[in-house]
Parts: sequence; structure tokens; C-alpha cells
Amino acid sequence: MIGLSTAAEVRAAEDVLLAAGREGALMQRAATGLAVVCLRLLGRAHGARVTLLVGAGNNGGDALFAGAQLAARGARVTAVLFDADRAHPAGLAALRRAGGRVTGPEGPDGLDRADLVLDGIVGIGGRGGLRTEAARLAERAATGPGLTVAVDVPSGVDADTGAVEGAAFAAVHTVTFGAVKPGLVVGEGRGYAGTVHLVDIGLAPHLAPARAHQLTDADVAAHLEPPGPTDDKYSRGVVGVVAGSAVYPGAAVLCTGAALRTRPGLVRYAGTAADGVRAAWPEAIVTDGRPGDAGRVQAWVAGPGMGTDDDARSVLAEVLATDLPVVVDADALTMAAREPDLVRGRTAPTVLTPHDREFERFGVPVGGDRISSARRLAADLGAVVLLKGDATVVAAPDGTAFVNATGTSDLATAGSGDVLSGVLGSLLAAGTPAAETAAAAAHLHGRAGQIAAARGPILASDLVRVLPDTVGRVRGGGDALLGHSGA
Ligand SMILES: NC(=O)C1=CN([C@@H]2O[C@H](COP(=O)(O)OP(=O)(O)OC[C@H]3O[C@@H](n4cnc5c(N)ncnc54)[C@H](O)[C@@H]3O)[C@@H](O)[C@H]2O)[C@@H](O)CC1
Ligand SMILES: Nc1ncnc2c1ncn2[C@@H]1O[C@H](COP(=O)(O)OP(=O)(O)O)[C@@H](O)[C@H]1O
Ligand SMILES: [K+]
Repeated sequence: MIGLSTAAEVRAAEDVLLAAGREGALMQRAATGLAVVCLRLLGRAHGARVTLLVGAGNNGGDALFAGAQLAARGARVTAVLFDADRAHPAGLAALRRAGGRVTGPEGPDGLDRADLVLDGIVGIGGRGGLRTEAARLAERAATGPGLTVAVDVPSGVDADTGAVEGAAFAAVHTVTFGAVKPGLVVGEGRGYAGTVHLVDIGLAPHLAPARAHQLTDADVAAHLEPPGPTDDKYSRGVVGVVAGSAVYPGAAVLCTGAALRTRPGLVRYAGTAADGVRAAWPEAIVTDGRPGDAGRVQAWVAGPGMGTDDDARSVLAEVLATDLPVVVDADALTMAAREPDLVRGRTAPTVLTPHDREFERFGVPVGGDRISSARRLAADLGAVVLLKGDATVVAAPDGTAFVNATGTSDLATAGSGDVLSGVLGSLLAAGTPAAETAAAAAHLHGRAGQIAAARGPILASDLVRVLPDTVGRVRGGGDALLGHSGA
């Protein structure tokens, strides 16, 4: 698991080392790690043109020290100081000693011919969008030829939330220090951060336990254990699906198929799309009766394509009245938003899987801070909330949160969410803790999207088809497709 630490948590850990007089050492570790990543990205230092955008704080100091290391290896480094009087004095001296040039925001910044641009405007000390001068150069960097690399956090991105209020530096890579900050992997900030490289500066022993995490393939593999010699079709967890309708059987077929393909023990289906499900999945046990007629299950998935009329409402209420884990998706979300008490007060886990428009039906739009929004609704309903998006967020009522690290925008296709709820129901039937299990389902769904999309545009049924291969590959470990790396 990769812990996501807020700016305050990072500062608290740094304070321990600063109190021990290690300030210089911390910044040197950060700058050296940064220079190493830059060298790797450039492929060579000698003759490379590098522009540093340097703000008045320690973030600018990191950029200056890293620039000095690159200059010492023959790079042609120009530092643009936004506030010449307050630029980090030791960093500036080091850059000058190494032969780097220094200019102001109106000076010859070299951006039009740069091979690499380092954004040291602001780091975790930043507030709000970039100010005018910085915004103008960030824009030129984004449209210029140089590879854009953010120091610690892309300037203008809120390190804690990923919110971007105004202009921000668009980085292709972000080299971050001590811990990955949530704002690099969630919300708008994710798009500005690009690939995240984590540099270890020795903070780990002093960091408070993270309240938000990203799962890796290895974490998710623990949810995908193959059956053992004593297992039978029941012992692996039976999932029940109430979804679809006679007119719209597609959602039921996708959801049931995804559940079967994730953990092929036993899937039961109850509802009016029974004929369609039978035809598509002879392996499923199907009834066109009520959930209670389906037989025993260990978890329910309710919602995709089931409608929101009185019959659908009574089916949902029957499922939510059980003491089993329930996934509430799609039409079931619409009904739960109308009647939140259907969910509040349940003792067994409930996982709600809204996208932004479904989330808003519960009263408040998602806004720029997706983790806090998911936490708020989770606490209000006493349920796990899986808020879908390009980086899906999962929050538990106690504030534990996960940000998904897998996926592709190709997943924005009709029926993709029905597949996710089938995968999730199937994993929940094993009885593992609901929030981490929901995060594991999002991870697996995202991986399936990446694998399916490697061949071209995808349909939701392609996701179902590649699920067994995806499970096999995630079990096999290896995070080659993940968005960030250790530096
Ligand atoms: N504290 C430490 O020992 C370490 C700090 N490190 C670096 O230091 C950074 C934090 O440094 P600071 O606390 O000095 O703060 P920053 O350098 O992140 O930002 C503070 C400066 O930015 C200005 N600023 C704030 N918002 C702005 C905006 N929207 N537009 C333009 N300017 C804005 C402020 O006026 C202030 O001058 C980290 O992100 C990291 O890069 C690393 O060197 C590791 C060690
Ligand atoms: N731009 C995107 N990048 C990555 N994943 C996305 C993107 N858009 C949607 N997704 C994912 O695709 C799925 C879509 O679900 P949903 O909107 O419920 O689809 P549907 O209702 O058509 O089944 C979610 O898992 C979501 O996280
Ligand atoms: K920065």
C-alpha cells in the first residue's frame, strides 16, 4: 500500500528532523533525488538546456540545488527568480558556483529552447492558483519544447486535495519528497502531476499513519486467491445480482458476467432480465422471482438497469433489509438518494458507487476536494462510498480512504460501471473489509480497462472478457502499468 500524506503530515515529520538540525541534509537529499530523476529523463546532462522557475520558498531552493548539480555536469541552466531578494540564498550561491545563469521573470528565460523546465515556484507552501507572472511562465512552459517537471507538487495544485483554483503548472513528471501527496493522484491535480516519482528523504519513520492509500497489484492479489483443495463453489462466496429489466437486460448480463469472471464460484440472479441472463451465462443460477427466491448468497449487487418504480424499490428494500453486504449502484443510488434511511442504520456493509451526478443527488455536489466529499457522504450514511472518476476514491465512514491508481479514460463507455459493480459484489462475497475490498475492485476494473484498451477502443463486454486474464496478471504481481514509481 502506498500511503498518501497531507502537507501538514509531511511538515510534522520534517519538523522532527529539523529540530535535530537536519535541514540542510533534507534539502540535499531532495535536490539530489530530483537531479537524478532529471538526468534519467534527459538521458544526458552535457549541453542540455534547463530552465528553473524559482519561487521564494524552499521549493525554489530544491530547484536551485538540483539545477546546480545539473550545471556541474555540463547542463546550461537558467534560473528565473520570481522574487530575487527572497530566493533561497544557499541554493542560489550553489547554482552560481556551478556556472548557472540567473534572470528575472521578464529576462531571457530560455523557455523557447529548453530541453527541461523545473517548476520550483511553490510546493506544499502554495495557496491558491498561480499569480500572474508565474502563471504566464507556466503557460509558456506547457506550450514550449521542454519536458516539464514539477518539484514536489505542480505549482497551483492543492497538495492535499488536488483542487486547482486558477492557473497551475502542467507537469509531465512530478518528483515528490518524503511521501506521495493526495493532490498528485486525485482530482484535477492528477492531470497536472503526470507521472509521480517518490524520493525518499528519510521521513518515513516520522510520518503519522496515512489516512488515505493507494493499493498496488500485490495488495489486490490478496483479494484474488485461487481456490484451495478444500474449496467448493459455495465456500468461495456466492454473489447475488438484482439488476436489469425485461426491456433492458444488458446491465444484468454485464454485471452477472463480471461477477462470474472475477471469481467463478457461483452467481445467482433474481429479476425480470432472467431470460437474457440465462441466455448469456448458463453458469448463473437464475430466477425471475424476488431476491428471496434466489437462494443463499453472501453479498448482493443491486441497481444497474433495475429501474426506480415501486417494484424496483421493494426489491431494493428487501436486499437492504438483509444482514449481508450490499453494493448500491445506478438506479439503486437514485432510490437511496430519495430515501437515505434505506441505507442508514444497516449493520452489514453497504457500498455506494456513485459517479459525480449520482453523488450530487445525495444533496451536495462533489466539488474540487473529492476525498473529503466521499468521506462526508460515507460518514453521513454509515456506508462505504466509491466515488467514480478518472481516479476513483473510496471512503469509509471512519475516514479511511483509498485513491485508485489504475484505469484509462477508455473506461468512459456505457456499461463500464455495471462491470465494476459485478466485480465488487464478487469480491465482497468473500467477506473481506468493505472499503479495501471496494478499492480492490476499482483497481481490478482499472487494470481490465488498461489490458482491454491495449488493443484499441473498448466496450464494456470487452472488460468482462479480459477479467480472467486481468486476475491472473494481478495475481502475478508487477505494477508496470501503475502511474508512479520510486525514484
Ligand atoms: N522543510 C524542509 O526541510 C524541506 C522542504 N522541502 C521543500 O520545501 C517546500 C516547502 O517550502 P516552503 O514552506 O518554503 O514553501 P513553498 O516554497 O512551497 O512556498 C512558499 C512561497 O511561495 C509563495 N506562494 C504561495 N502561494 C503562491 C502562489 N499561489 N503563487 C505564487 N507564489 C506563492 C509564498 O509567498 C512563499 O514565498 C516543499 O514543497 C519542498 O519542495 C524539501 O527541500 C525537503 C525539505
Ligand atoms: N475519464 C475516465 N478515466 C478513467 N476511468 C473512467 C473515466 N470515466 C469513467 N471512468 C470509469 O468508468 C466507469 C464508468 O461507470 P459509470 O459512469 O457508472 O458507467 P455506466 O453507468 O455506463 O455503466 C467507472 O468505473 C469510472 O471510474
Ligand atoms: K513546484
